[in-house]
Amino acid sequence: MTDHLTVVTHPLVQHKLTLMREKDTSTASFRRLLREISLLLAYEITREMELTSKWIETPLQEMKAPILEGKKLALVSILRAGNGLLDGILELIPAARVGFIGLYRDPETLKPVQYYCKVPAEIEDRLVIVVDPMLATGNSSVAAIDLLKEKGAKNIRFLCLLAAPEGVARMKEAHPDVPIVTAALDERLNDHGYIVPGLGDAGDRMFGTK
Ligand SMILES: O=P(O)(O)OC[C@H]1O[C@H](OP(=O)(O)OP(=O)(O)O)[C@H](O)[C@@H]1O
Ligand SMILES: O=c1cc[nH]c(=O)[nH]1
Ligand SMILES: [Mg+2]
Repeated sequence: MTDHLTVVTHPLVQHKLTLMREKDTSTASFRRLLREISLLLAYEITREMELTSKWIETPLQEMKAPILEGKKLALVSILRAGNGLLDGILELIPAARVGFIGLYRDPETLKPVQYYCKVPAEIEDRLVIVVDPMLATGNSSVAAIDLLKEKGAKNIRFLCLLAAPEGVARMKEAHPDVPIVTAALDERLNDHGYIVPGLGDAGDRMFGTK
């Protein structure tokens, strides 16, 4: 993956994203749509995963067939909202190792506050896909990736649903080596650091906390 930002323009992704943005979409539908989109985004972000091969027997003959080494992959979810993307991707790659970084944005300063961190061992040898639906100021994703690099991660990608130009620029400055895959690049941030037009607070909409 060479481009710093990839926007997944597939019609199914765009259609489902529109349904998620609508303010009257229920919590149940929002969660289901996020899981469905995560399957489609996973297809894009795993495009260049390394394959090994193994000998198998088809009903006709033996062949050396390509196979993924799921154990070489670490998915890292930025809590809480990251879990909505994580669940879908794990259905596709059930052998992936999983880490969690607990961060919430202070509503006044927009700085991330860390409350949890647990990542898989041998992180330096893995492809690490960090997932969080929202890339707004970029403060949370930059902090999460700082932490992963401190722990030795070298090959990192970031998967989100919506990105703001401000967040993409911040990521490019702090982590130019980390490609971003998103379903949309929105217009801007508002005065409270929310993505506009956006979809509101992803965590609250997923879990019905507001
Ligand atoms: O790019 P940023 O400006 O840092 O904003 C993005 C962060 O904000 C949201 O999390 P939030 O703080 O609402 O926590 P939550 O997932 O627990 O709701 C979102 O899920 C990101 O982690
Ligand atoms: O628009 C935004 C910005 C940050 N976090 C969200 O959940 N939504
Ligand atoms: Mg939130």
